[in-house]
Amino acid sequence: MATESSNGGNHAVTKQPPTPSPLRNSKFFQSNMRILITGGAGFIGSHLVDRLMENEKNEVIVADNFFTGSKDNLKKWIGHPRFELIRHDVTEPLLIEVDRIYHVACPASPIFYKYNPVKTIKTNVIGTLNMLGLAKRVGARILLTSTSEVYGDPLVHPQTEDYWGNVNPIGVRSCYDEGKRVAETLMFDYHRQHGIEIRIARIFNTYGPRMNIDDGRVVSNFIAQALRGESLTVQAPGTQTRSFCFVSDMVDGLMRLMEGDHTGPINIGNPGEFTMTELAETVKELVAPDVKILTVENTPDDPRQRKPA
Ligand SMILES: O=c1ccn([C@@H]2O[C@H](COP(=O)(O)OP(=O)(O)O[C@H]3OC[C@@H](O)[C@H](O)[C@H]3O)[C@@H](O)[C@H]2O)c(=O)[nH]1
Repeated sequence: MATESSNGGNHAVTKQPPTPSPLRNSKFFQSNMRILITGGAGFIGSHLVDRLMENEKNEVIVADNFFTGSKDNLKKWIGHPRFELIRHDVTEPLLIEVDRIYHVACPASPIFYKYNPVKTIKTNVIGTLNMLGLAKRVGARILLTSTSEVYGDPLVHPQTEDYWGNVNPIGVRSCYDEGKRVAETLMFDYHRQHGIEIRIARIFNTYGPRMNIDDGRVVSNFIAQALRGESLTVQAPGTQTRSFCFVSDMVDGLMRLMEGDHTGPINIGNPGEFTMTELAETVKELVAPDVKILTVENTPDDPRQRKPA
């Protein structure tokens, strides 16, 4: 994790954050922290729910449209008195009294975010506007899970938070990387103009339990292929690099960012950097030494290197 970035550090706040609704202090109201997690039925979101539910002072509300998330990920909490699950798409407004918003909702695997690109950009732009509107109305602190993809195909390596990126505005990944860039812009404009308390995390590649087996991302793909005895498909050239963060470390980082004083943007990821060929060799060795490693065609604009500074 890096220190205060020059991107976010030199802003002027024009207004104090609005005070929470008086209902928050009424005798009918419980004293718990109310936390909304958009996308809380997804991979990272559901692990965040698990951690937040460990604290008996927290009430957790999940809003999810179940496009890539699943109720299965939350089944141990359904019916719990401190837990609520709402089928809700963040592109529609949501008005509820909360103190914290973890705005995690968005398909994150390239195959899923490219599946309906117009919907992906609506989720990032309209979804973030709706959540900022809610944060403004109820005085909640809001954390956006942005992405290392805001650096595009980075010309600076490793990536520091003050690097502005090298992003194709009209490519097939743009619905996601440009969508998240606009989402970050909206966060800072609401912060400067309305005094909303914001936090921005730039998430690097994350893996762990509850990734869908058909998620399409490289770690789950290679492991699923090895378990089935199929060849591991390394997309050309295979020298492209990524850093992989285990999901529990990611969740730790998100919670520390939310409760700390740093607005971000802040990179959250692991410093270890691997080529995709190295990753395939490691999975082959650990899971199925007899499988082949195949080089297959890549998709456009695949970043050639990525690692948090
Ligand atoms: O079967 C595969 C899948 C992927 N790959 C390669 O593995 C690398 C990683 O690809 P992934 O699809 O796992 O993930 P990407 O790095 O493209 O995007 C990821 O980045 C950061 C997050 O914020 C995004 O949400 C996430 O999807 C790419 O270079 C890709 O070409 C393979 O070699 N074989």
